[in-house]
Amino acid sequence: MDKLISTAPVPLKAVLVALINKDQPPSKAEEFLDELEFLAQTLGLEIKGKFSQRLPRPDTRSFVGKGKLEEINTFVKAEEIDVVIFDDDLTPSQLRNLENELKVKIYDRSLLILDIFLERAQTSQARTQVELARYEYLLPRLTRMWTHLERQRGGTGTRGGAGEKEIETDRRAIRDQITVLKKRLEKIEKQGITQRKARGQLVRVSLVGYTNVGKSTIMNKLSKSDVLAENKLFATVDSTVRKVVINDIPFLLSDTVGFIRKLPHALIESFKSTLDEVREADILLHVVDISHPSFEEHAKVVEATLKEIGADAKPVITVFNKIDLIPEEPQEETTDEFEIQEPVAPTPRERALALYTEKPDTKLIFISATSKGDISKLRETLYKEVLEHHISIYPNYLKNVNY
Ligand SMILES: Nc1nc2c(ncn2[C@@H]2O[C@H](COP(=O)(O)OP(=O)(O)OP(=O)(O)O)[C@@H](O)[C@H]2O)c(=O)[nH]1
Ligand SMILES: [Mg+2]
Repeated sequence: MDKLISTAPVPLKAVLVALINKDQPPSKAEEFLDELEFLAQTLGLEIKGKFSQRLPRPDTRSFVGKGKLEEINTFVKAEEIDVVIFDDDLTPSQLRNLENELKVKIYDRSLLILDIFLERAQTSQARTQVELARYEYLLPRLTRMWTHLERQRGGTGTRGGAGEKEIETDRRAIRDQITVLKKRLEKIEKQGITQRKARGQLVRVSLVGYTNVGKSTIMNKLSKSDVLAENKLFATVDSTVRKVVINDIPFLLSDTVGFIRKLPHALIESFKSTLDEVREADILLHVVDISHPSFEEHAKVVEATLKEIGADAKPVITVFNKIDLIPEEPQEETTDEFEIQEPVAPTPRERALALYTEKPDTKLIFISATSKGDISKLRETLYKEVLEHHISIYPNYLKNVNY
């Protein structure tokens, strides 16, 4: 059964397709396609072309309009493309229609993310969660191209694939596998609860944020550990917990999976227990990559996801990271009184502050995780917050400290 999970070499040549609605500027399409490209590259695909279309809503039959589909088809044939990736989720019937039309493998955003997670997951819990989410995704979408035999034969070369009977056999096998995985997950989750209880009463801090913002880098700097940090989306899929001590106060710091816009719902569901670290945390460090042009949107995606998993009422320190990549703040200039001032676009810092004007209590800090001084600054800020929680757990703590 394992063969249903792609073990075949990943197809190489891909094209990307995204939609924008009537209110979005053309630059949005570019941004969506760039993010999709980053995801696709994470899986090792080579992007040969990008297509976008402005539509009020996806075409129910083929996601894009007829003319656009023809344009894509011509390109697919000419460039011998192996896979077409759509930026949104496709309905099972859209998937079938597109496969029939384009005769290549069709990926949508969810499947792409699921495959990345599958490749990255290391602990048995994360693997089981992703496998489960992937089977649940595949079940209603099994087509001739997504069958056991076809995949076993090795991916994209074979067209036509298996017949209805074999698809039905696969469907049954997937249902059985889903049952097995759910049971396995329940067992792992029970162990997790026991493990977390055994950690005792330490203050717990969780790093959260959009993918690729620098969570693992900060984790490594704060805990002097060695978590994989790289310029790829979803470098971290499992959660890692480390004990950190600042000025004699121990606490637990956890690094976890990054969030992204349009995270497949099945994945959020299945990752809920990995996200227990976040849900059970006392303090959240929300890391934002201030050098990204759309960091405001990313911060909102994270806040919405926190709400969805029920972790939105915790004290948060918002860490604007990567300030080394944004232009330095302009020095105040003395200008001629009569000179007409051009309206200037707000700087990233001003935009960051503007995000939180309505929540003046939010703690904000601007750092570059690559700067030693900034990490000390973050350590100080975190220490104050942790101390408060530590005292609430150990009211006698201050009495024992010699000043
Ligand atoms: N220039 C610069 N790069 C940074 C900084 N912090 C992190 N990076 C880089 O950003 C990339 C992503 O960092 P990670 O720590 O892997 O990010 P993450 O949030 O853990 O990402 P995922 O686990 O994929 O969600 C890496 O290439 C880091 O070296 C920073 O302050 N400045
Ligand atoms: Mg990471």
